[in-house]
Amino acid sequence: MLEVQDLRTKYVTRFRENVYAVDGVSLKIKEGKSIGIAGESGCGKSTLALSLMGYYFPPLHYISGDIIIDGKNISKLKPDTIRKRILGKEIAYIPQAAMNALNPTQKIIRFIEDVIHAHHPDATKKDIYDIACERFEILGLPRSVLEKHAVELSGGMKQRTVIAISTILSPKVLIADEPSSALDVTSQKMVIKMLRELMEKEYIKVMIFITHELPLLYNVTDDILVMYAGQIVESGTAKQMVFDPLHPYSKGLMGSIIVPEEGVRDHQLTAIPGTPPSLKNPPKGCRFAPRCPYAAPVCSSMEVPDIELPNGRHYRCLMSERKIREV
Ligand SMILES: Nc1ncnc2c1ncn2[C@@H]1O[C@H](COP(=O)(O)OP(=O)(O)OP(=O)(O)O)[C@@H](O)[C@H]1O
Repeated sequence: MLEVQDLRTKYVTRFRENVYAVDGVSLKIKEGKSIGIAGESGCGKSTLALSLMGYYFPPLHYISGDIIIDGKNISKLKPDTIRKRILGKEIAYIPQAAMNALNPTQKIIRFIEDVIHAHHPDATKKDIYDIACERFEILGLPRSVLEKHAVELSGGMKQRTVIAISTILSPKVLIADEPSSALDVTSQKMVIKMLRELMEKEYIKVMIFITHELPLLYNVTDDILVMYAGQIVESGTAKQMVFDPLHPYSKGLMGSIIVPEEGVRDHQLTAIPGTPPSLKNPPKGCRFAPRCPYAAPVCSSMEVPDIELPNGRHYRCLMSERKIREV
């Protein structure tokens, strides 16, 4: 359903410096599957999300690679074509803090009219209202919300409303960037339940959930990718990634977070020492080497290949799977 091959994108700063925020990302997501993308702040998660839409405007620039949605390569389409034909319909993006971006003076139904009219200019207000009522009810949102303004809604309700608006056209791919992080625990659960329902009811076919908390993904997505310094360093099923991370960075990411759920991790380890490298001039070899407790001199000089294990897991480390398990 969604296939990304060797995608590279960069920011060009006002000082004309290049920031290589997505540097050779490949991934494949089958219909009906959800993946989580985890990694520390600044590793490129949001840039990957933006890049996946194929909608580039300065300072973000496309360098190379392919984004294929349902057999259609969108990576080289013109921005106008992307805006008119792809966004909202093929792929929808809920950015960080999206709920705060709703114009407070506009009724919720007006946002839905805008989204539907962008793709179906002839739809009548009555048609749109009926579609919105049906969708809101199925997703457990009161239809009265449609006549309200954003300021009248609680944080959790606003975020669920944003998700309902963004998916009203049933996009094939939904990217949700930290959709629950600003919310209280109860609202977080409701947001996650709603995202699951969108998948179960097949309003969306593929979901990408971005968060800096790797363990949060365990209960949310089928697979997890871990990003570090613009690259994917490991991917596997949620269970593999949470209970048996291989890459030293994924291990650190798991260990640096307290997980309240029984059996996942019941103790807190220290945060990963050091900081990620600058993406203006990424280091040669393994980008994690300067922070890796197991790094050898070769790690900083040799390009690290992506290794695929027979069970479908991928990791990017010069240590063998056996060696990793021993250290
Ligand atoms: N507009 C911009 N211009 C230049 N560099 C940028 C811009 N936006 C982000 N960057 C840089 O790109 C890199 C990736 O940033 P990005 O926001 O994608 O990371 P992230 O993993 O999503 O972080 P967070 O979890 O904090 O949102 C960082 O080095 C960041 O400083």
